[in-house]
This record gives sequence, C-alpha cells and structure tokens, in this order.
Amino acid sequence: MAHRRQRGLTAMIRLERITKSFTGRQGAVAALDGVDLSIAKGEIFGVIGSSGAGKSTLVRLINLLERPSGGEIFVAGERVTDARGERLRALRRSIGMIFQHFNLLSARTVAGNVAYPLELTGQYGKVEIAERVAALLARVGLTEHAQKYPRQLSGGQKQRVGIARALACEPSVLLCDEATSALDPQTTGAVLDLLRQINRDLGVTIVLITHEMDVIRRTCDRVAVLDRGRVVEEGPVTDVFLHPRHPATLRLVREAEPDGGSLDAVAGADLGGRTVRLTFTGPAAHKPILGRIARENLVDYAILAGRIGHIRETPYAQFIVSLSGRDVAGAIAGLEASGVDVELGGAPLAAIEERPRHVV
Ligand SMILES: Nc1ncnc2c1ncn2[C@@H]1O[C@H](COP(=O)(O)OP(=O)(O)OP(=O)(O)O)[C@@H](O)[C@H]1O
Repeated sequence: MAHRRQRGLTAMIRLERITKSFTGRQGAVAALDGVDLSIAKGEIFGVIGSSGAGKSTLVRLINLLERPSGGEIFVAGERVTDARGERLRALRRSIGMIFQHFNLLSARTVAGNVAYPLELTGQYGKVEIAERVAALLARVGLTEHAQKYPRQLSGGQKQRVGIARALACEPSVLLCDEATSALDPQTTGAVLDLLRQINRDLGVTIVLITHEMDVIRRTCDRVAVLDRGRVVEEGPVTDVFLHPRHPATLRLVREAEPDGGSLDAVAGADLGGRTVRLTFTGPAAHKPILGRIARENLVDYAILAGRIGHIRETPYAQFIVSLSGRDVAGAIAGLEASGVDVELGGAPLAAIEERPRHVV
C-alpha cells in the first residue's frame, strides 16, 4: 500500500486487520481483506473504490451493521468489535448514517421522520422532541416542509431529511453511504456543502464512501482507495488526487477528468522536447510562473494536456508540457524553486506506481 502522511490527531475510528467474508452460492467471498484505517476526530474521510471494492461493507462495519470475520474496531478509543445489547445501542446512537436511497419512513411526515430516533430512545418528552426537530430542520433548510411527506419532496430534500434524522441523537460520527449517488450534480454540490458545514459547525467526524472522485475532491480531508477489499492508497486528498500512484486510483482520477485520458497519448508521443508534468497548488496556481521561467531560460513550451480546478478551497492546475530550447534543465530547476511540483511525464500510467518521484 502507498502510505502517505498521517496526521497526528486523535483517532475517532480505528480499524485493525479487518477481514470480512460472505458465504455465497459460489463459496466464500472476501469483501475485506486485511484493512487497517485510522480516521481522525473531526475530519471528513473519504473511502473511494469501484463497484464491489468493499466500500459498503467497510462503512457498515463501523456501526456494526455488519460484524467483521476478523480484526478489531475501535470507536472513540473504545474497542467495540463485539458490542451487544445496551453497548451496541449506545454505539449506534453515537453514529448517524445516511443512505443512497434515503430510507425514509413514507407514512411519517418530514418532522415525524426526524423525531423517530428521538422517540426510540424514550428519553425525551414531546416538547423537547418538537424543539429539537425544529432546530434540526432549520439546520438543513427544511423548516417550511416539516409537515410534508417524503413523496412530496425532491431527492435533495429527502437527503436533507436523512441528514437531520442522522443528527437527531447528536452523534459524534456521521457515515454517508453513497449519499449523493442518486442526486443530480447541482443537488450533489448543495448536499456536500451542507455536510461540510455540519462538520465545521458541530465537529462531527464524517466518513463518506463513494465511487466518484469528484465527491472526494470537493469534500474530504483525506481519502483511502479501496480495491478488491484492500486499502491500496491513502493520504491527503490533494496528494492522492494530483499524484495518484496505484493503478486503481489512476483509473478513478481519470474517470473524473474527461481529458485525463490524453496523458496516455502524451506519454506515447515523440515531441522532440522534454515532457514534464507540472502541478501548481495554492498561490502558485494563480501566478504567471511558467511564462517567466520560459523567458528567463530561453525555453518554449507546448501545453499538451491539463486540468484546473479546486480541491476543497485550494486552487490547483496540472499541465503536461513539452519544454524545448536553450536551458530546459534550468527551466525545470526554476519551476521547482518557484514551488511547482515537477515530474517527468511520459511513463505509461500503469508504471507510475513504481516510478521515483520528482525525476528531472
Ligand atoms: N450480504 C452479502 N452476501 C454475499 N456477498 C456480499 C454481501 N455483501 C457484499 N457482498 C460481496 O462483497 C463484495 C463487496 O461488496 P460491497 O457492497 O461492500 O462493495 P461496494 O464497493 O460497496 O460496491 P458497490 O459500489 O457496487 O455497492 C462484493 O463482491 C459483494 O458481492
């Protein structure tokens, strides 16, 4: 596995050597195969992988909707692997969950859905429940829809009900199982913004599983890439998104970038210059560095592929360029000195995993 920088924060969730197998008609299926993960308190942690990678199984283990076949689960420092009875109920109250298809109770109003987990605890009177429900609906922007039924709501509104219901018992963790996969891109953006706001306002640790790199890019602090039941890459989103190492990550990143496939074409082309991949992040993304360095070193550059955008609030630009002219090595050194990450382009994508970084 490609290990990257791990923040020294308190772990809210820790999975150790987790295995999970299911017995199907064709024998045992290993859904998770030795997963180690540590999710810090207060972060938004993404788990990405293609269909069947084991994402749902992994997230459902955290609140013990599934039991592991092997390994240990810790939540807030406490071993919960075989929690049952009241300990299990307390664990589930401390972990809210939202689902791709919302899972709302169709016979209850919006307010009734949000009140439901509070009623189940038996700890609150009617007035307190009404007050809490009103505050939760205000937080998710559904106050005027309180008396509607789920069938009268849009997908985005239904997911907001799901979020309010998940927050009802004031959990310290919110699990999101493909929470935006049934929504259109604009509604997805609004729901992800709401999750980030909840994370900021309440300090809730969020674990978000998805098959879409774009969801991770917009929302998460760190990400783990799951492939065939194993974590194959893990680290800060900026790193994993801009410098994917494992072939499974490369596939997911390229899926999110319509022009990402052109890197392959660039890798194979004979351009007569030095092909490099330049990554500008943060303030460097807004400075006219490339033109200045080219002039200073009497170098020409052809931009062959590129992508520009934001990873959460951080701007980034990544280009594949062919450099030719007087002092290409000087230009590369100048780019690096200006805070640009420079990698030699041209390697086949599958070989990137083994390639040393920052080759000039
Ligand atoms: N209850 C079950 N019984 C048998 N096999 C299962 C069960 N749940 C999951 N699996 C198998 O475990 C593997 C991982 O499934 P899981 O649903 O966790 O993957 P996923 O990454 O969430 O996929 P998707 O994005 O398609 O939902 C798959 O091979 C799946 O068929």
